[in-house]
Formats: sequence, C-alpha cells, structure tokens
Amino acid sequence: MSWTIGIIGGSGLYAIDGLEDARWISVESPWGASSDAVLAGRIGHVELRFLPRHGRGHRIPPHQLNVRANIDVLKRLGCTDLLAISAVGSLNAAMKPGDFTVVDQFIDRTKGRPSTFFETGLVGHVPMADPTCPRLSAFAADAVAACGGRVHRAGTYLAMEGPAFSTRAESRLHRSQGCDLVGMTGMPEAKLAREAELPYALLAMVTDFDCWHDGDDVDVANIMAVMQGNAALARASVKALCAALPPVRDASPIDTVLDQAIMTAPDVRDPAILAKNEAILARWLANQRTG
Ligand SMILES: CSC[C@H]1O[C@H](OP(=O)(O)O)[C@H](O)[C@@H]1O
Ligand SMILES: Nc1ncnc2[nH]cnc12
Repeated sequence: MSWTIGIIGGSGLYAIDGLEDARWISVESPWGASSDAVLAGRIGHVELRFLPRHGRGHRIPPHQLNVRANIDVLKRLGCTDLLAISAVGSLNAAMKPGDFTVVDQFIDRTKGRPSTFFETGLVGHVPMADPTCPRLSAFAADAVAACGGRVHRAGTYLAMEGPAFSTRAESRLHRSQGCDLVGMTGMPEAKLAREAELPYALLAMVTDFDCWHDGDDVDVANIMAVMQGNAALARASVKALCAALPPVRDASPIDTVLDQAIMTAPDVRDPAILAKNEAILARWLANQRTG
C-alpha cells in the first residue's frame, strides 16, 4: 500500500506549498459540512490531503468544528494516516514557545462535543490507551529535527473546551496533574480518527506558556506572532516527512481496529447508521460481507 497522508492544519496553517498537481476538492459528507475544501496534491511518492481545521481565514471556533465531517471527508479522500498540526500552550517549563512536541497522550476536558461515529443501532468501543500512532509520530519528530527544529518526542495534551483561554487556577491545576500542553482541538479529533481506523499523530507547535507562567499571560496577538515563525518550520517538516517515508506503507494495527471494537449483533444493526458510516466502515463492511 502507498501513503496518503491527511494533514489537518491548525491555527496559522491554512495551506501548504510545494504540492505537485495541487487542487482544492470539495467533498460532501453525511455528517454535514467539513471545515473547508481539501487541498490535494503530491510530494514525491506521498499523496497529501490538506484540510485547514478552522477553514481558510479562520472562520470556525474550536467548539463548533464539525470534526466528524472533517474525519469523514479525509477518509473518503483515501487517507491512510492523519498528521494533525496544532498551536498549543505549554504547561511544562521545558517545552518553550517555538518548540514542537509530538503528543503521545491526551486528557479530554471538552464538553458535549460529538465525539463518536457510533450511535443506537451500531455500538463500538475502540481502544484509546495509546491514542497516537508511534510510527507516524516518530517520522514527524525526525522530520522536525531534520529541519532544525527543537522537538520533544512525548507530551500529554489537555483538550479544553474554550474558546476562552484557561483561568490561572485551571492552568496551575492542569500543570499539577501532569499535563504538558493545552489546546482546544486535539479531542475529539484523535478519538474520531481512531474510530475511522486512521493512525493519527499530533505535531504540537508551542506558541505560549499559558497563564501559569509569571509575566507570560496568553493572548492571540502573541500566539500569532510565534505561529508566523513556526508555520514555515511546520511546512518544511511536512516536506521532510514525505521524503523520509518508505515507498511502501506496511500495515498498522490501527488499520483494522474496528474488528475488535464493534459489539452490535448483525440482526439489530441499523441500516441507516451503517449507510451514514459507509466511508468510516468501508473496510469493516467489506470484511463482514466476505466473512
Ligand atoms: C489561536 S489560539 C487558540 C486556538 O489555537 C489552537 O487551534 P489549533 O489546535 O487548531 O491550532 C487552539 O486549540 C485553539 O483552537
Ligand atoms: N494557552 C493556550 N490555551 C489553549 N489553547 C491554546 N492554543 C495556543 N495556546 C493555547
């Protein structure tokens, strides 16, 4: 199998350059509108599908992202893996503004966001103990290092509801609980990627120290100033990642995670739910038919 990497670009990253055969593609989803059209193209032997998470021009706030539609359209466009890129605040003195961290754990403190493709008529429980893909994460970390960036190879990301930033007490609490980073979008994105059988890595660009850090209260102007410096490194890292991926993509255990996750007996599965999830479940459904 070859690689088709879906890139979900966060704050400050609304397109990528250097794509061969670049074109914007609009894709319909039964889950509603995705954040934007998808920029499709190729770098060397790797197909890329880039989705600006908040839409071009930054239209959609984190709590109103249609994450199910975003993951669904990337699946429909043939993505084999997802690399998310996000601006984050740091709760860890060693992770400084300008650094990158490849996230390996999440704490989900979002509230009431749709966070699953499953509903009555089709029940599934995917494992999330290790929520990110170690293989893609390692390639992403190596790519940032190869481009001269400072990169941390692990970190716990707390997903807050937002859109307001944390209070100082929240920031101190999350820091005391062992979180390294805070952002507003990594969840439910990582959960939905897992349900869609897409190995997911999150490259977090540290833009600020959040408000626990003396003299460093967070605001959007400061974040965007750091982002401007980081976005070029993020783009260069995407190119380096593509160059480093082997020509053939070996299977990942995440590619078939639904085989152990779906519990609903065949005779009580709701055909409408199966139809709505035709892209997410495509491999699993084909497997069910052939036994
Ligand atoms: C611009 S600061 C807050 C905003 O930035 C992050 O978004 P993303 O993860 O898409 O880069 C953060 O989660 C907030 O949504
Ligand atoms: N301090 C912060 N809190 C939440 N999300 C962020 N994104 C960038 N910086 C952030």
